[in-house]
Amino acid sequence: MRQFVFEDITSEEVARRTGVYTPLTDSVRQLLDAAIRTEVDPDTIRAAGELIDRATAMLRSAQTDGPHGVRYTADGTGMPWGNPAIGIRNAIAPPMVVTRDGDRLVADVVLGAAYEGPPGLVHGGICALLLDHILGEAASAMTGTLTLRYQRATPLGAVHLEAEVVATAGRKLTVRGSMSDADGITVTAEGIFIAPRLTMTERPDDREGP
Ligand SMILES: CCCCCCCCCCCC(=O)SCCNC(=O)CCNC(=O)[C@H](O)C(C)(C)COP(=O)(O)OP(=O)(O)OC[C@H]1O[C@@H](n2cnc3c(N)ncnc32)[C@H](O)[C@@H]1OP(=O)(O)O
Repeated sequence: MRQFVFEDITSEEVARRTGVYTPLTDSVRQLLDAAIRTEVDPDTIRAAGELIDRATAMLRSAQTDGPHGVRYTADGTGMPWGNPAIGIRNAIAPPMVVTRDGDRLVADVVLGAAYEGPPGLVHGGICALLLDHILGEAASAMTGTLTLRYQRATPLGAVHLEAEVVATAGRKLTVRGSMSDADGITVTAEGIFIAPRLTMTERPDDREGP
């Protein structure tokens, strides 16, 4: 298993990099939405595609060999920036911003056209992704089993997620959670999460951020 990577940078440097990458990811997210919803003519689509290819080449002129990885600083700040649920460098992520409310983790997120499954409704796999993530984060552990009950369809738009550890037995944690819209719960989730034996490593190379 690829290990968590320690990166020896200050909180100011984390904030600086966040300020650099977040607007780029927001732009890519807008691009995803525009690509789904545009009704411009084919010539305009071709011209836009060429511009996007040029931007992609600019970004690829210096990049990591593999994924971003999950990096941590000395004060425990996590940088899971490629994560598809919460990653600030991943335009696939809504992004979900998870906060603590007592014993529960909670998140509010708006799911637009990029998350559509049935017409006007959230794709069931997206519900699973977001619930897997928030339950996993509540446990700080790897998903062993995850059971979802889709009680009713989730309309695209604003959704609320919650997760809470309800039992612990050694490295096994039972976590429950839900997704809801303004009218109440749409999906409930229960999972067994296994806390792995992980060690942090020194940063394996000298890659610098921008
Ligand atoms: C990381 C920080 C993230 C922190 C940040 C959080 C980000 C959240 C991310 C979302 C979560 C994910 O998507 S995680 C990615 C998706 N999940 C995975 O890829 C997991 C793949 N599976 C594995 O890596 C492994 O099978 C593990 C880690 C689940 C278990 O392996 P292990 O650590 O060797 O455990 P093992 O000794 O076999 O078993 C320990 C105990 O757990 C039980 N057990 C083992 N597997 C399972 C299982 N699938 N379902 C139920 N129970 C199980 C055993 O019966 C045993 O119980 P007993 O005999 O002791 O009673």
